[in-house]
Amino acid sequence: MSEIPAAPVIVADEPGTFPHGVLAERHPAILRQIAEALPYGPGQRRALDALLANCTEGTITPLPADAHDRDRWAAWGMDAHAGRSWYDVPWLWSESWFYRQLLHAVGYFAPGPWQGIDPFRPAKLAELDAPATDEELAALDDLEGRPEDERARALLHGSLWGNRADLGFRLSAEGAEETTAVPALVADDSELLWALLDGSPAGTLCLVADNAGRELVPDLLLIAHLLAHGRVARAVLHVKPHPYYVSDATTADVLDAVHRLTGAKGAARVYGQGLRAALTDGRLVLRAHPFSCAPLPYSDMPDDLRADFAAATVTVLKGDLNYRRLVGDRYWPPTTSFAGVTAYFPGPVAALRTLKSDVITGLEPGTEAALVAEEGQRWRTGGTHALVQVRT
Ligand SMILES: O=P(O)(O)OC[C@H]1O[C@](O)(CO)[C@@H](O)[C@@H]1O
Repeated sequence: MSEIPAAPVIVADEPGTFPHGVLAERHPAILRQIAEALPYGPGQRRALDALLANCTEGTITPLPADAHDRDRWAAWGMDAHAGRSWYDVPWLWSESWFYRQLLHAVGYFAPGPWQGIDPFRPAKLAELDAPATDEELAALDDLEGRPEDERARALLHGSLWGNRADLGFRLSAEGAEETTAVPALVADDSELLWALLDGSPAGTLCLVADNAGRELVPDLLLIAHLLAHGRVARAVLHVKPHPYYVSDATTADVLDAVHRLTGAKGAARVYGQGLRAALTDGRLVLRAHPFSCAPLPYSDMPDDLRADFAAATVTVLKGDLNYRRLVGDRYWPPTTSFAGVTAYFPGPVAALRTLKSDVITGLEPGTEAALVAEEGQRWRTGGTHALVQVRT
């Protein structure tokens, strides 16, 4: 049992707070965006309008008895939250509920022509096809010829900062400015991570992906490099079983990203070919566990997922949402021990995250003071700072 006193769970009930803004402004913006992006029919549009009213002014209404995942959601707290405002249940829970309801509205789960059609796919593909992605891939050619560890570090950096590129975040973070007075990395345990990934012996890397497109591409490049240089023998890439948090990566997004790489020129193409080969021969394995879309912290993970992580040399969790789920979506004092709050995790664990929500642990007292002096509380949510935290 952890000896750290529990901190308050984040709830979005206070106007003016970041979580409240996500429910009151970002979710409606996402609904408008997908209604514009795809030619949904009248029934789907009515369902999206009903969701807009329900998520801003209504209450949690349990899934119908015949919903394929009703039992799962019941186990995840749905019946306990029934009848309550979206603003009064844990924020982590109401955000996940939003994506479950959105997919229902567009017919994602129902047998029929729209089954399995990702409402966020147009935005994901636009990002993958953007000139900025070409520039990032071309930069790989400049890395060729550099020492292996220098390349590895550059790819880790790309994977870390790729987390800024999530499409939901960009809906409300335009114009976020970098500051120079405090370091961009608020915690950096990357040497501990490299010690775990030194290839002696070469074990298994679990990487819990976050966003598709310009985050997933550098994640895949990092995996390809670690496999190609014997730093790991095998990689397990956890993706989402269905579209989630706008741009979260699914299996289809992995295939699109690998296709993008194999269709590129120069070094990018070689990375793509390596990834294809690794998928084909089983050195790179995909998982799409239902718990990856659960509205709960990882401390509640089921036994099969626990066993997967326990077998890894290290599990790397990407992104802000995974961080919230790893440490618990709570208002922790920022100097709370990261090792303490992740003590339950069944093996070495690393978080690679840009800061896009209030949750933070593991800061040195001086770091927190410098951040607050420079920016007030803006550093927590602006996406301009990042961290690499490791518990061995
Ligand atoms: O893509 P990421 O890094 O997981 O970030 C998703 C983020 O979106 C938000 O939930 C807001 O919708 C963040 O606070 C959050 O954690």
